[in-house]
Amino acid sequence: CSGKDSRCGRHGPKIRFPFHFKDSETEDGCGYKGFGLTCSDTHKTLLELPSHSGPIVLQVKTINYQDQYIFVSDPGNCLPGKLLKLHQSQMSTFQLYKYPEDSSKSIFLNCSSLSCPVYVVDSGNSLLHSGFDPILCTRTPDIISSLRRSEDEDCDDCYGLTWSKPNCSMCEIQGKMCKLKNNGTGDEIECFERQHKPIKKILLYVTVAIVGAIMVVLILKTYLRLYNYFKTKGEDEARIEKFLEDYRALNLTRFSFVDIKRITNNFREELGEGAHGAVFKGKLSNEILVAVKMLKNTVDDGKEFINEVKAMGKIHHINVVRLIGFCADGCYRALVYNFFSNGSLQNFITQPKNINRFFGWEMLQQIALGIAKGIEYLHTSCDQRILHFDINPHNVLLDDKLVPKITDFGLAKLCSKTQSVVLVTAARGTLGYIAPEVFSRNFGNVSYKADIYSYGMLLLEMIGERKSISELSEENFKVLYLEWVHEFLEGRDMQLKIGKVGDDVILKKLAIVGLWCIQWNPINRPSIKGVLKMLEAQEEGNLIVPPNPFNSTIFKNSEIPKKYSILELESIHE
Ligand SMILES: Nc1ncnc2c1ncn2[C@@H]1O[C@H](COP(=O)(O)OP(=O)(O)OP(=O)(O)O)[C@@H](O)[C@H]1O
Repeated sequence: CSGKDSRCGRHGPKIRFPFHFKDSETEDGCGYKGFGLTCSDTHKTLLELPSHSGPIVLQVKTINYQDQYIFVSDPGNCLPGKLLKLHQSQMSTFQLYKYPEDSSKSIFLNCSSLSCPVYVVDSGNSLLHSGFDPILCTRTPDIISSLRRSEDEDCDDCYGLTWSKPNCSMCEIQGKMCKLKNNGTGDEIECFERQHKPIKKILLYVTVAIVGAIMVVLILKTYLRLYNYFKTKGEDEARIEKFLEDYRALNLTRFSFVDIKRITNNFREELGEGAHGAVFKGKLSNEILVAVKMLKNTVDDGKEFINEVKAMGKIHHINVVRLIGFCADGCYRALVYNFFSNGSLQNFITQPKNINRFFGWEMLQQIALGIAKGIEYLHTSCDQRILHFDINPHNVLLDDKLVPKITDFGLAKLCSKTQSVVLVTAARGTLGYIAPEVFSRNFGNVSYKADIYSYGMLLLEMIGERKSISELSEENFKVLYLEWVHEFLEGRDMQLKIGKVGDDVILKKLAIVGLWCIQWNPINRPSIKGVLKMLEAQEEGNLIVPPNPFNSTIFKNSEIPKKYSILELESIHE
């Protein structure tokens, strides 16, 4: 009744209502008449059942409370005899447990040669082969269905007994305990909640508390993350809106995302993908083709977007890509430029071996001049100095007349024209084109000279790729690159494809300017005006070849040639 299960031994079956220990009282409703058990000295669970020829003692091996049967064995090793007695006297609350629809007959044989009856399943003529002599054995009346035998390995010779009263199946199915009804007529039973052991209860409470705490922490974390996400998203959008408000005068067209989808014909033609997003070809009208750069909305909290609009919104120069408009619609951000059919300068510098897109040194010089003019405009002609910080052949587009256009202002910085030193928190640019001081302040302060360095690398790359030395591997090419430029300028290497008269002059000029631009010390690099002056010079003979920047002894001893003293940095302070 306490709800606790008891047992005779550690491996004995659990004992609860309607079973009970025989010596304990049954009046309190904790047990049922006829279900009394005793424990033997060897911890066996014993059940004593009445019969005409005296009590039958059986050992209870298993009890199934839900289906109301037990499996029993005989401690005296004559279970068939006891089952037969039980069957014949029919005094007990327990009946033999039979297979309900088993048509095979089972019989007990009393054989004069055996002290214990034998229980056999009679299926046809199997009796003949079972080894019992019918003359010495007599059959007891048939038991139509076979007796149910335990399938448990430990209970090999156990047979089943069932009971129908009291019926506690429903309580057991519901996980409840069963007992006699308090004020009932005597046979009625009722279900009641099982009492959990205190330790189990404590464990349950602790588990519930831990799971609850983990859930609360997880919910809080998710909430905070979502809150921060939407807060920053909201702040980003607000910042962009505020920025666009301030820059309303830029006269740029604002497109909705639906417009952008229409313009790009649902992003049908992708021109390429850069670090900040993919670029798609689009059409504003039949005449105006555009390139639409969809910015990844995860990057930079919208800084890339603001940067480009801020830097490009006011720019109108033949050598700088024109920003036509933008889209800032929810989390979508896009920039809309004029489309240039020839793509980037990189396509012309590195080209497949079988396709010759070389358009001659004269044109290459024009392109170099155009890029320099674009940089000059950025550095000197706007209200604020615009430092591009990512000049490289990928970021120079060519229109149908091969006029170069500087593009990609995502890393650009605006600063006052009187400011020479720029605060740069992290290295920015494209590897190979980044000025040494942008990597390490040991090389000097970061200034507009960083763009000059990138421009110098672009120039050298332009002429370097035209070199016809096919046997150099790519790695060797990079290492021997500058050495080769110097050798070429000293007249020791003439392997360049020089077509027309005057080509060598252009080539040398480009090489000398390139070398000046990539001086490690920013002070030794020319300003963009100096670059233009050199490029526009008719003769390359007046230009002095700078010291090899990778030769440290030369570098240390080198002095800035007087001729380029105008190239010194104007001293500008933040
Ligand atoms: N206005 C344009 N007209 C034609 N093609 C363009 C235009 N703008 C960009 N493209 C092409 O789209 C591609 C991606 O350009 P994008 O400027 O995003 O990347 P990138 O310069 O190659 O790399 P990153 O942004 O990392 O510097 C490039 O191949 C470029 O040539």
